[in-house]
Amino acid sequence: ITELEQAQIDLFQQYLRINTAHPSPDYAAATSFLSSQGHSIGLRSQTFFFSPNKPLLLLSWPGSDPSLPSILLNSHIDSVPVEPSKWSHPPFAAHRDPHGRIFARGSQDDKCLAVQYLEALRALKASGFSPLRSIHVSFVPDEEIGGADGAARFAESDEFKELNVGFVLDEGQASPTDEFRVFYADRLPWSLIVKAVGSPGHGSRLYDGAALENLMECVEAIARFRDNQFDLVKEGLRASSEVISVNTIYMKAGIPSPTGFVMNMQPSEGEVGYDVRVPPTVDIGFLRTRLDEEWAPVTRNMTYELFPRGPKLRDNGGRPLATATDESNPWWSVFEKAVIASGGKLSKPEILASTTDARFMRQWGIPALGFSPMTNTPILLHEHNEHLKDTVFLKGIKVYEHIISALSSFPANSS
Ligand SMILES: CSCC[C@H](NC=O)C(=O)O
Ligand SMILES: [Zn+2]
Ligand SMILES: [Zn+2]
Repeated sequence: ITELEQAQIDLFQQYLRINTAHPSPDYAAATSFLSSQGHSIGLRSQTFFFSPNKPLLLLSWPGSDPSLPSILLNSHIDSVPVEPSKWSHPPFAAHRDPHGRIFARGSQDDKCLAVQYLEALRALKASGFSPLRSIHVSFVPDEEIGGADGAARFAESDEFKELNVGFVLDEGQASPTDEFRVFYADRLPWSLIVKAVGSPGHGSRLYDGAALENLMECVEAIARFRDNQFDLVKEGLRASSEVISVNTIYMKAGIPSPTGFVMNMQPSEGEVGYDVRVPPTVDIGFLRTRLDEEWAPVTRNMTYELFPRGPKLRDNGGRPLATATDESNPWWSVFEKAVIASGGKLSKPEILASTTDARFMRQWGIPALGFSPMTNTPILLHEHNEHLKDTVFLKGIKVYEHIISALSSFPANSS
């Protein structure tokens, strides 16, 4: 390991030691750390407060032709919460074990990207590289909680329009194989809440139309639908992000008592909440019909709410928010060639099973790809013991050097 590589790992560990997990991410410490790195590289630095106490840091390297559409490299600063007692190493210590695995919340999702972008830019500067197009790096708050006060605000701001962004790179996911994964769209997150009411009754009585009897019928029907979707994945007919997922998030029912629940009382109401993810090509109307007619019919005293989660996106005239991954998108070829030139392989472009900030840029028609350069790495985002191997992290910097230099050198007239 070279001195430079050691310094890059140190920097990664420093960033990981800043606790940016919800519910109280330390955005001030994170942005001050990142902007001082930007300063040491010689990047221009701006901090926007689209929402109080939620800084959005933008670092920029002006291109030699600033009239051309620019490149934006995005990562989010925040992380999901941790249950520290369930980790084998403290989640904000960034412990590096003898195998080189660095354990920390955010190591894969997605604080690796921030440091890899910066180190790639530092290396390009050092090599005397000069970009044709301007390169912007954004570090945004609140991705994990929907981005309303982060990337959503940024993407609709005048400051963003002035950047004249032509292409965006945002987070993707780790790959367990030796091929990098790349994402061209997200599934959209919806919430489904089903409620049932019915007559209360003695716990010993068999009668029709109890609230939870109706609710359980619905729960079972949804479970069968979930199984059918999951079977398509298990049989290899679809990718997991190409089906609708419906996962139970909470169940609420029963008459509370000081010792638990009143056990001889069949309750008069109950409720179940689901996280629903829908591929960009699927019409949600299809789910409404199933709910109205089979799963939660009013004739069984059931009601439901099915609503999109997160900030409202622009209506794209029914077009899915997808970035083309063929010759119709010149940026795609530049990206693909750069990955190959770095010695990497790309697997078939995928839809992201979850969602991320790239959708806020795609809604303006800006091509955006999700990419986190981690091969031969278990997918650990949002899990206990999230970690990333030092060698994988370092390789990512090299990959970005290729990608960033290719994208920012991409000549005019093609885009
Ligand atoms: C409603 S937007 C929530 C965004 C979140 N992103 C990462 O996990 C997700 O649940 O996909
Ligand atoms: Zn993320
Ligand atoms: Zn996440």
